[in-house]
Amino acid sequence: MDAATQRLAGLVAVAVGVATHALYFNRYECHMHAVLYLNTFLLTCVGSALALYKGLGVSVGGACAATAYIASCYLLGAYGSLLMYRLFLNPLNRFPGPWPARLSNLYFSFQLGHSDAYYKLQAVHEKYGRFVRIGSNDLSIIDPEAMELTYGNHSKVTKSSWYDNDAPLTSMHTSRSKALHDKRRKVWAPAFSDKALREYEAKIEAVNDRVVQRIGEFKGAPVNVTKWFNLYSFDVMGQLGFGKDYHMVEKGEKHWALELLSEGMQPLALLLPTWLFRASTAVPGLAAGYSKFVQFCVDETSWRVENASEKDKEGSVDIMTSILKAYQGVKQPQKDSMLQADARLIIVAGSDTTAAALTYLFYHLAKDRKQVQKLRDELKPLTRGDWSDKDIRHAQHLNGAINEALRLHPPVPSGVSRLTPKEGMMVGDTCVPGNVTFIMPQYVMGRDESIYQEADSFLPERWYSKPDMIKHKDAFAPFSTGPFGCIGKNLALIELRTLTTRLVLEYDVNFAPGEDGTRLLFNTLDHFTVDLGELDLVFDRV
Ligand code: HEM
Repeated sequence: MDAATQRLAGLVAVAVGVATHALYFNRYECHMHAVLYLNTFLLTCVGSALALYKGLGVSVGGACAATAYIASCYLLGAYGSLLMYRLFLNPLNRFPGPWPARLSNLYFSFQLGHSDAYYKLQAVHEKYGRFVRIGSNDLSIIDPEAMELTYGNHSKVTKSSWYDNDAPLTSMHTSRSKALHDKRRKVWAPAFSDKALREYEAKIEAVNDRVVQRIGEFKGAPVNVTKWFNLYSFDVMGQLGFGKDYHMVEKGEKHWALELLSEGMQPLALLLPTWLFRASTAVPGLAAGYSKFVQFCVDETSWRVENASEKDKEGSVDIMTSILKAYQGVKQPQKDSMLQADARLIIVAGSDTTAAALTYLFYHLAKDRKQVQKLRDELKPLTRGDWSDKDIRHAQHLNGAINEALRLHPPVPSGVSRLTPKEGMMVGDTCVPGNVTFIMPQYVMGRDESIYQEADSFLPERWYSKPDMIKHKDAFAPFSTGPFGCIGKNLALIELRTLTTRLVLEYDVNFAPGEDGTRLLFNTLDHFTVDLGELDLVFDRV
């Protein structure tokens, strides 16, 4: 190939690069096909080199050099166009934030080596204000006015590409289609009706009994509550999800699947762009732990389906009982990928979250010793004789304490990822452009002085006798709200209220010698839900 032809080919390649970015990559969601694009690019390079060698008789070295030159020109065009757009044309450029975040989401991902996105988000909001640019097309927003617009029943906001991380494995939770989500939510709904919750209570009570007894066996020696509340919540979800008893509290040991769950969630801590997350988890071996956890969920689903008639005979009701009703007449429903994904959802959504709420609540009860006495004074008169959740449901200080734990330490601390409608949205007098990915980190909002008075203090009274201490009620949504909000909220609250009541009625709670909560506060990993740092408490029988 002569020099003039090569120059012309280079110019055409640059133009094609610019066009593919401007007309395709910059307009459409492309995160699902990263591996395909890479393969197509590589194959095109190999094809061109062969064509030059075989078709035009260019030497092997010459064909490779010419192909490398043209490929580089193409990449120069595509990435040049991308950089120009991100630096000068993107409408998000008027939002404050660290400037390298304009160029790539990887800037923020690189800050997350300690898996502490919620702390990093708090720092950028302190520096830049309510709207912060954290990626090329990403904002973090802590304005309470955005709550209804984002989560309300009539919201036009949708789920972002984050929910495609595992696609095509799609659960109710990761479904981005509102129609599919709503249809599936109807299938789930009976499993969380008042009637179903009443039936679950006996099972929760039995696991509460076990934990209270096991904690008593420590006889005042330090108890690693991070571990024990984790075992508790997993045992409860085994029973309520699949009617299966993992006996983790009895054995005092984590099931291997629980270890794999933490390992498998860890890649989410980096808030990688979806295309990169999908490409890296496609590399054989990199997601081995998570794949094993997924297989565990598939096996548990099969076990539950195969034991369905036995469970029905026992009259045992669990979450799967309701979901499987949608599969009547279907042969081998366990092979349905949505059922498998939903089985995983039961475990992931229901266990880590509740364990986190309990652990942080008991951290605050140990830190402020008046709290246990206040709870006991409130709860004793409500729990004479046989009692159940309905007797304590309206206990104001108890509910206030739970809300404070969820406000100060939301179990989904960095929020859920959403996409603005294509016409954009007005948050107060700020116009957020269309098709922008954003989060509203509950951790940061929970500690914002413009939303809560004395925001860093644990004050259950703000939820009943001191309402002025909450300036924007809407801002509190640890379970999220609206059509995609947590379906397990009432179930979680039953667990939190009943176990807390049992423990504070029977034990005084203090930090173990040498404990001050530092490990819990600073070693906790934020990977959408949280993997908690350890906390040792001492429970002395009253
Ligand atoms: C303190 C405990 C809990 C907290 C803080 C919590 C928080 C949340 C949040 C923030 C979401 C929204 C996720 C998103 O939009 O991406 C959610 C969804 C969900 N949660 Fe919970 N959760 C808790 C307990 C539970 C329990 C016990 C269950 C029972 C299985 C459960 C089941 C679910 C399910 C199935 C969804 C998906 C709902 C949907 O997509 O319609 N959660 N949860």
